[in-house]
Amino acid sequence: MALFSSPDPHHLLLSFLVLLLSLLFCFIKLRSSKTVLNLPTEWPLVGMLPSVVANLHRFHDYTTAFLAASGSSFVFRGPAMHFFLTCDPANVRHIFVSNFTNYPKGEEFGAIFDAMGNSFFNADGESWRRQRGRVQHLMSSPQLLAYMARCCRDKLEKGLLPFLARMESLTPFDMQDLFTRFTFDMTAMSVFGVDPGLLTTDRPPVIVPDAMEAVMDVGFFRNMVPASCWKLMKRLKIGPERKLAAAQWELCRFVTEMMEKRGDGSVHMDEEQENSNVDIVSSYIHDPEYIDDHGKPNGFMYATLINYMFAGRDTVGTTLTWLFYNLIKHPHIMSSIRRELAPIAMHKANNSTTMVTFEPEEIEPLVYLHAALFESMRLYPPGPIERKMVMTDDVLPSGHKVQRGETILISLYSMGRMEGVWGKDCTEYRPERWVKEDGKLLYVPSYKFLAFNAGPRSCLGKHISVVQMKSVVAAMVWNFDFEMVGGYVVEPKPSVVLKMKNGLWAKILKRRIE
Ligand code: HEM
Repeated sequence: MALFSSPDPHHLLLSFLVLLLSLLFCFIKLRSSKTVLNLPTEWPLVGMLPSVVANLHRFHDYTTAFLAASGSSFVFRGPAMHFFLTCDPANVRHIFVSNFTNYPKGEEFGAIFDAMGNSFFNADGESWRRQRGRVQHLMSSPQLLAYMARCCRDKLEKGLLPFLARMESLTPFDMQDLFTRFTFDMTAMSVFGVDPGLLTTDRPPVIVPDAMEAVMDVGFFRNMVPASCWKLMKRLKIGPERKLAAAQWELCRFVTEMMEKRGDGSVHMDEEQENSNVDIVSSYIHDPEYIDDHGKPNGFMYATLINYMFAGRDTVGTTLTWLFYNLIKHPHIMSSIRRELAPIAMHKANNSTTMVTFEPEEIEPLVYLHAALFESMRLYPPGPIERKMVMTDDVLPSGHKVQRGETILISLYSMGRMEGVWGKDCTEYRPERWVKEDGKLLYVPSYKFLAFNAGPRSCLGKHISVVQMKSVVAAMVWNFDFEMVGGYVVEPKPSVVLKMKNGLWAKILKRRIE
């Protein structure tokens, strides 16, 4: 039988070549299909929308995967939608810094976040410039800064630490909920001079923070669907639009309540506060642009105060939650922070019953704590996406052409996870990358570390919030041990603010410091 006869060398060589070519073909096919898998499929009529919708639950990781596969920039085409998506620092520098005036937020941005009115978050051009000048002046007032620091300290010492002490070794609790309450009270105190009292042991319902979250969730939804679609839903008052309308009503009710509490003398002001009129609202209350003919706050005032609440609350609360997630997952980093705190803590009353807290001037120079904070914000920026509009046709440093009226989405979340930007270990939480050989903090340009925004629109609360967050983390890490509770997934929610979908459940123990 020919089949079992001795093989002809020509046949053998031919078979070997066929096998080799087949393997090569499979390898190439697998490689190319892996790349294609990471990119959204484009369908007739509906474009790439189905792929995005199918991956909406893991939107930030999904966009990171296809940005990595496409060299940091990508054109998204959907039905009546066209976005340029990028996380390339050279593009970011061009858009946010060098050609800032060609990339405003645009009218559609204002429509998407209509709950914020025409105040600084939504404004462009001259209106934004004027408002920013005013906020900048306010945020550099030593009285206001001292007052904001006092609000943080009060909430930490009289609210957060006693709350944690009472929770000790009891059932697990959600740290995200805790930080929501803490930052909400603290921000409302800075803005209105009123403590809404959400951080108490009876834990009242978080109605207003939930309304703020709804604004951000629906803002994300509006970004992801054709404008005509959400505008129709808004007119019909259905779906997420119904939820948003209720949230907007709740926010206005909250501002009215806070203003009434200020006005009716039910706010307890200490002597210093009364003499200096320092909270944020005090600097607007007599300005004709912000009050109506009867001296009552007008719509612009409402919008401005709501903007301040968003600026201070969501950002700080979200940052603290992800930072604790990273610290609990990396106990050696928590220990390194304690080692940095030890020489300061040594000089303080330190026994098992008193809580140790740290002064801002003690905390500011701490490099490792700072590095741990920024490293967490690199991987989990509280605002994971930015949106800009193109004023006139332009060519970006990546070589992509953008046209007037086009929308650009910038993924901060993805930028923190690009090998080309942060190296092969880009997905690892490693504060050491921020510390130079001489022990000083590494300077990273804001177009590469965009968490506080870059260029003329950069965050005006960066310095104060960094000091506040460092003080809170120092006190919590020094006084307590934390343990994460298993059995659920920690992942970001698809929203404009990077909150955790299922919260951060942990147990807590008072640290025994010998
Ligand atoms: C973790 C803390 C914070 C982070 C990560 C952060 C981040 C940002 C970002 C990304 C923007 C740009 C938003 C945009 O234009 O789309 C911004 C703007 C701003 N932030 Fe912050 N922020 C933080 C805390 C604060 C605090 C505590 C305040 C003060 C109450 C504040 C005040 C502002 C203001 C007034 C702007 C508007 C700047 C402008 O449009 O010109 N921020 N911030």
